[in-house]
Amino acid sequence: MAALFDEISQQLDFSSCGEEGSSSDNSSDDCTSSIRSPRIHSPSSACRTPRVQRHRSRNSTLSPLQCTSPIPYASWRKLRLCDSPSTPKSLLSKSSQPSSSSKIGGLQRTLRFASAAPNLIQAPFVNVNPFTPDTVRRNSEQQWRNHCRSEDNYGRRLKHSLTSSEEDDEAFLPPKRRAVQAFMLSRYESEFLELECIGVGEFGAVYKCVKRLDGCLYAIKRSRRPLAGSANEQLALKEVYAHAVLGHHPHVVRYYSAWAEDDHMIIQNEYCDGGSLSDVIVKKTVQGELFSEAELKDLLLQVSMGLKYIHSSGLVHLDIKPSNIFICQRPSTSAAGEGESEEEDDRSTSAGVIYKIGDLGHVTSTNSPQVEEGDSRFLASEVLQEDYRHLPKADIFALGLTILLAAGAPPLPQNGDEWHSLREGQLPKLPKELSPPFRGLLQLMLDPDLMKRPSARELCKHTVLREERTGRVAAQLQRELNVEKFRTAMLEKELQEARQAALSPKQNLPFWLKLPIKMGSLPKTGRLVGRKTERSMSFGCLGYGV
Ligand SMILES: Nc1ncnc2c1ncn2[C@@H]1O[C@H](COP(=O)(O)OP(=O)(O)OP(=O)(O)O)[C@@H](O)[C@H]1O
Ligand SMILES: [Mg+2]
Repeated sequence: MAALFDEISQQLDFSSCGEEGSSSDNSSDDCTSSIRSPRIHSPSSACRTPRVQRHRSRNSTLSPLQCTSPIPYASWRKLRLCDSPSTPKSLLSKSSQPSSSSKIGGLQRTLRFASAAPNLIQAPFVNVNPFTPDTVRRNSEQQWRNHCRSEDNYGRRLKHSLTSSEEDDEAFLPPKRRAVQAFMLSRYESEFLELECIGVGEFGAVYKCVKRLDGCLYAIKRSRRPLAGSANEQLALKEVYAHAVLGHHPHVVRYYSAWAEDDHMIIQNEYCDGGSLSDVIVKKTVQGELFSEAELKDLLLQVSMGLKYIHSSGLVHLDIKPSNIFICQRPSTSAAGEGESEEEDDRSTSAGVIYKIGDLGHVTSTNSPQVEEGDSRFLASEVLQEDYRHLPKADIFALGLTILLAAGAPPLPQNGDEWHSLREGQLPKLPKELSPPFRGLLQLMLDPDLMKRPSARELCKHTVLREERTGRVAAQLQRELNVEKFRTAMLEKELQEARQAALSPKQNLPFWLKLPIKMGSLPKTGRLVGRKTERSMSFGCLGYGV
């Protein structure tokens, strides 16, 4: 079987851009690429300090002997020991625990077999999504059990129906034929046309693809290294579980599908045409531009809406940062039609920009958290101290720092004195001062006392953020009102003219002959009421300028 998978993996080599490169997006969260080397710091205080830049290290959990990936030992060691912001302590410690790797082995089989040619004779695997609400799970578990029983019987019957000669044929077929079969079964290649690589993260490379069937664009995330025998598999599943449970929300990147192929996890997500917030921050920095305060408030409000949704589903993100917030330039269908409350009404977003939370690889449930620390630069100190009682407030903390970066704050420290002072409530200096109420709100989001930090729900209702939106909505309504007033005035004028014509002595002439010349171009059958709506209008001609 191992030989078969080796062969398949050769056939399905996704050798396109970027996969061998190191992560490119972490550094941009601080709008710089020069902060990769860690500053190991021994704190004088009792408080813990991140030992290295801790972000995810989805790839670094196996001993070289266990590792089944083709990465040579030397490179593997580099991966494991690299001082990137992506070396979470929990993964490192897990790597030394044999028990966890045996668990992974079980899961690994699940994915590998599920990804190979579907084999009816094998027992059907159904993953249990740990984020599924209890009630839904209880109902579906019973259904799965019934279903498994019937599939088991079917498998047995099918096996019996195979003649011995068929089985012999299978055994003596050259391995090449299997590889060709597997190649033809590549769902990625048969269903999608890869256009370009749009990002490389710690976990995976992301490709912009067109789905051959529907012609729509998607972002396809593929784990960079094989999942087999690594803790990456659990993390990959975590991301899929979270997406599947979260469903649709205008401010969460939409998920379409996921599957394993060639021992790599592939996730099909909504394509966000504006890239990540991190990209925009870098671009603005290069151009010497800054987000306006109104734009910052809009960003905070939108991401808070996404977080409110995630938190209300009993989950926490735990890796909020600019490179995990994606932008849609156009009003997406999901944003236009799915607003459930006034909070989700996106018609009034500034310049039509919609922010969406993505990269759910660190999501965990609030009730029984299994914390995989995110990027240390955005890590709340209580999470570092393994106090997981109020995890949503860690997301709020990371969001506060994200907004400060968008406001032009210098790169965030990975550890050390600066790291601690940020967590003691000392905000960094900004190139342009914010208004006191807004600055006060950001200060609260970073409060060392997590109980003082506002919840996502509170942020969504906060007057400092709402007044901006309320102002925009009021302006929009005023514009619409002006248009309606203009229409009414035109109709009244026409009505008056029609009445006058009716009272004039030439009553036996058709009324349209009595109309002034400017109206003569109308069709003879033209209706009086409502016909004005077909005309082009010049706003402001009656003093209703907008
Ligand atoms: N849906 C999407 N639309 C557009 N671009 C995307 C999308 N998803 C990811 N990207 C691009 O790919 C990059 C990496 O994606 P993502 O954060 O999901 O991967 P990752 O490997 O989990 O990253 P990391 O672990 O470094 O945060 C993003 O920063 C972004 O530039
Ligand atoms: Mg990411």
